[in-house]
Amino acid sequence: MATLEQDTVTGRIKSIFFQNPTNFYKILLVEITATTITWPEAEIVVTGSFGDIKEDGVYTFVGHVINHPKYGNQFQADNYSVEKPTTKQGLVQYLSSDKFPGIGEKTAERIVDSLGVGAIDKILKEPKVLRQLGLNAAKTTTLVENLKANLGMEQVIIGLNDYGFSSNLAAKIYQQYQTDALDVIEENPYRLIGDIDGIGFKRADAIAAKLNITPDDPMRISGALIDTLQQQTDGTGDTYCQLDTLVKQTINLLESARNIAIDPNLVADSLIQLGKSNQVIADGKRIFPKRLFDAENNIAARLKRLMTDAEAPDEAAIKKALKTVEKEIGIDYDPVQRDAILTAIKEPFFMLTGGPGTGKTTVINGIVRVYAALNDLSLDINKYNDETKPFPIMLAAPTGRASKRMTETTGLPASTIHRLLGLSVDTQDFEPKELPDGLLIVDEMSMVDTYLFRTLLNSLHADIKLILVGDKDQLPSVGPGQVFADLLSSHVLPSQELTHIHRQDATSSIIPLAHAINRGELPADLLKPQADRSFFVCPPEQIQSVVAQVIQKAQGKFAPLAIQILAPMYRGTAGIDALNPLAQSILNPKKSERTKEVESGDQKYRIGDKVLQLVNNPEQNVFNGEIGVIQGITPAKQAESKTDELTIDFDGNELTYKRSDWQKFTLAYATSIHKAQGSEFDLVILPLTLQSRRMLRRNLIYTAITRAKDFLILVGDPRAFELAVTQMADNRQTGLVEKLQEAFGDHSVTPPVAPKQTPETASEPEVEEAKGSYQLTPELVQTQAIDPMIGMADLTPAAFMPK
Ligand SMILES: Nc1ncnc2c1ncn2[C@@H]1O[C@H](COP(=O)(O)OP(=O)(O)OP(=O)(O)O)[C@@H](O)[C@H]1O
Repeated sequence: MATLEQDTVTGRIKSIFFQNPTNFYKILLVEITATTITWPEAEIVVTGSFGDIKEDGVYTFVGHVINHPKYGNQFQADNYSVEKPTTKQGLVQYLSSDKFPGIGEKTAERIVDSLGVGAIDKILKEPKVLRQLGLNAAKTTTLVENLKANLGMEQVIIGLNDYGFSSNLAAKIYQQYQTDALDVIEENPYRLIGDIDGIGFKRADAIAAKLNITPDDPMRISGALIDTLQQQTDGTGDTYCQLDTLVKQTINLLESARNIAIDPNLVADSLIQLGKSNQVIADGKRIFPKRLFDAENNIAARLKRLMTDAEAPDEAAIKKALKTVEKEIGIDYDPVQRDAILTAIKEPFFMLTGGPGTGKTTVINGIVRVYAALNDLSLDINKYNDETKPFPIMLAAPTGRASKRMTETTGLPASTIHRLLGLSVDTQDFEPKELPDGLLIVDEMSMVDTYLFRTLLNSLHADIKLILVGDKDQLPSVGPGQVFADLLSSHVLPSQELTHIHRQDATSSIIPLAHAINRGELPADLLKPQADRSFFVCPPEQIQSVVAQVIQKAQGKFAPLAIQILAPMYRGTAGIDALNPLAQSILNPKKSERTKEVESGDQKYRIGDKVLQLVNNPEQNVFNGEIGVIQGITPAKQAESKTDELTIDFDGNELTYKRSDWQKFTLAYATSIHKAQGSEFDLVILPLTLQSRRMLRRNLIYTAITRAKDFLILVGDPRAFELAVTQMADNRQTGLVEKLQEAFGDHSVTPPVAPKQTPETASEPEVEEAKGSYQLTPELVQTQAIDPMIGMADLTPAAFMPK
């Protein structure tokens, strides 16, 4: 925002050093013609958010001199203007120039005589002023359009700068409304809430206050309703909001933003209007954002259609093929698994859920082989190629890592869902390509949100066979909904749950622990060191020291990427923000003064650092939650973009990030459990304290523990683990189950009744011991808490040896 004491620099643009293609940020070299600052040189570097700056153009910049740590003094502009002619003669010359075809000197004179030297601003602000001059419609249009083209963008950017929007937001606003941006904002600033990602009610309301929009204006009230609904659904993952919560929160927002009482009736009236204009959907006392309501409806309708068009293959043929497959791969499927394969082949749609080691991958392999046998397809990937003859069975997962794991476990090509659908942006309003018919298997389904699933279903061929696989007890998707859990609990679609643990590894105690936690139990041996897991009890202030010691011992025995700290919170002594630099200082220290290092916010990056991608970027095939390694650091001086650059390798996919994009990743030695979904690590270190008690839920630690492939180190307060297993996850409020049940009506299928399975027979002795007998005594916590090395002494060297 412009402040009172600001300096100006007027000058000619000698060169544009840098322009960010995604926003308006630019770095310019300006030859000074006039300025209020004391500047020893003829040229100055000016930075800021500018529209269509032209080399050789003359501009005036308003701002102040700042001292850049690297580049010294430069001028940071908050505002700028194109030097427009300021004399009558100059203006007449300008308007009659060939920039404005059809406007001759006479007309130009008439305009300037009547509107004065501020004519351009007046015309741009209110084109109607030309009417009083008797200009015909054609001339008026040419003049206004050309002025807009030449100066309109600048006007908009200046206007947006005046409202205090950053370069990124200004770019988004301009992209949305083009030269109408300021008109839209002046007419109804609350439109920004729904239209522009990153603008909420408070921001829009501050603008509205400047524009003298009253606190009880209906635009203001509906703006607050939309914002509250969006915040509620985004924040909770729910797909609707209860009426009374919505009204209460909206009133809070309206009252706190301007410190004034609001009549609840006004909010109710506004809500009715929003319903009438179809911006929100009211279903009884549940209020849905329209987009989510439509997405859920769409999912139910598509699944219904998928289920109706089916023609079941002959059961005897399936059974015969399955027998052959069992022989081929040397597996005796258990009755539930066999049933799963049969139903999956018979039905056009099928869901498979189960905890770790229950045989989901083994069943997928069976389905693929039986399907291939019945359809006479070869599974030899060498017989296919990507372009002309793609592999006939499609395997996909929501993240790059999960799809890579799918390839590893099945030996078949798999891709991300985005890649499969050709999605190059995120999925809320996107038209995907249509997939061919055949078999599509989607793994890690618990991570798929309402929008992505809707998009996936809309791109399916009518004759496709769709199989969804996942673990319903894991954390739900980051985006709205709990699609997989809802599809399963609707009981209108064929599905099978696997509960019997097949992983026959006598030394593995992680899987039984995961299953026990999922049942809400902690095993009696929780604190006793096992060959593949240990628990180091310590108070919060010693977490860092214990984690550091574990990492030191593990270092060199595991690949750097294979050691992963997972934590529920960012802040606090056991939080991600503290553990990341700690792990970095051990695993990738600054070896000498010459070690290349760059800073960004609170973090330092060096070559070899493990980083985590924070946003989806389907265009470059890298997704939220993926882990990469910094391969190169290019200082601004050597970089083409003239800003510092980092090159990151995401599993063979090398991407370069300019400094302005560095907020898209972060250090990844420690990550949140949510971000680790879909990935597995050889060694997982899981520190928990009661500091994060508000976050602790059963599905959170279940998800964390199931990320550990070979070794699991639990650190901290056992009471935090105890609390976590007893706290069930908050069920998300969604409308999908109901919509599915409505769509399927009487035709609902009862889920196939599973032959009775005895859970966990494979590791019976451990499981028996594990059940419910865990007791935590206060003495245990206290005595162990004194020494962070407790437990370490018992650790067998084998615990840190990769298999
Ligand atoms: N019917 C069976 N008979 C013998 N072994 C089996 C059977 N089913 C699965 N297994 C074995 O159990 C182990 C775990 O199976 P699988 O990897 O398919 O489970 P999963 O559910 O995919 O596990 P995760 O979710 O942990 O990846 C594998 O070694 C597999 O070969």
